[in-house]
Amino acid sequence: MTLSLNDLPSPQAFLIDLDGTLVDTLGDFVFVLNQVLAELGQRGVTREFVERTVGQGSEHLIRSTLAEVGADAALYEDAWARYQRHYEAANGEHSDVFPGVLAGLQGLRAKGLPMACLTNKPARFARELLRRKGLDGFFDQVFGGDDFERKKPDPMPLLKTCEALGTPPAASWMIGDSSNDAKAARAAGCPVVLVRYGYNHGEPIEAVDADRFIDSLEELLA
Ligand SMILES: O=C(O)COP(=O)(O)O
Ligand SMILES: [Mg+2]
Repeated sequence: MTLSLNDLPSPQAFLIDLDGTLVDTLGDFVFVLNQVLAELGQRGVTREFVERTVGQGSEHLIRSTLAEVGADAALYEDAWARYQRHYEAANGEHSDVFPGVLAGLQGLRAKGLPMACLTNKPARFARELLRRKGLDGFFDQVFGGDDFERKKPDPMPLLKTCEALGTPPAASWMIGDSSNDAKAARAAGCPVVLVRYGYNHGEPIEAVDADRFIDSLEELLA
């Protein structure tokens, strides 16, 4: 059942996903992956491929990319090292903050509730991207895919983030763009709101079990 925002437990904290929710980072992923593939003498990947593959962390993205272009899986270590080097340099250059994000974050911050950014992206890339996009000041905590033993859709990152913020999961809202965020939130007992404009592994977002769907973070201020 889809509840209206008003039917959800009043928020005591917001846990907000990064890629596909705060920042449209597909351009960075495509640019960096294709740099790596060119160096390895492989053909490139499309934006559509990246859109349906991103969201489960960089290791998954690189393994899937090598499989997509028919490259030897043994190239993984080399590809991962190159990817990290290129991503660090390009981070944010081919990415844009989604419309409504800045005003949404400003409004949420004004409510005085703790906020965390919780992504499967490696933590150092996430922190640097937020800084480069001027979004770092909004978050009390930023956790990445390598900060905990398991990544979303496992509930662990959400539970650990709630612990760090000192808020109960049942009143800590997860805001994301994919079934990964929703599954993790359900398993952690967090309310979950999904944006319609993100990636969701190439599947229709409204088919995902979530409490609410929004077109802009500003709708959270209603
Ligand atoms: O898979 C990634 O690198 C990031 O994905 P997320 O920010 O949507 O969690
Ligand atoms: Mg996402």
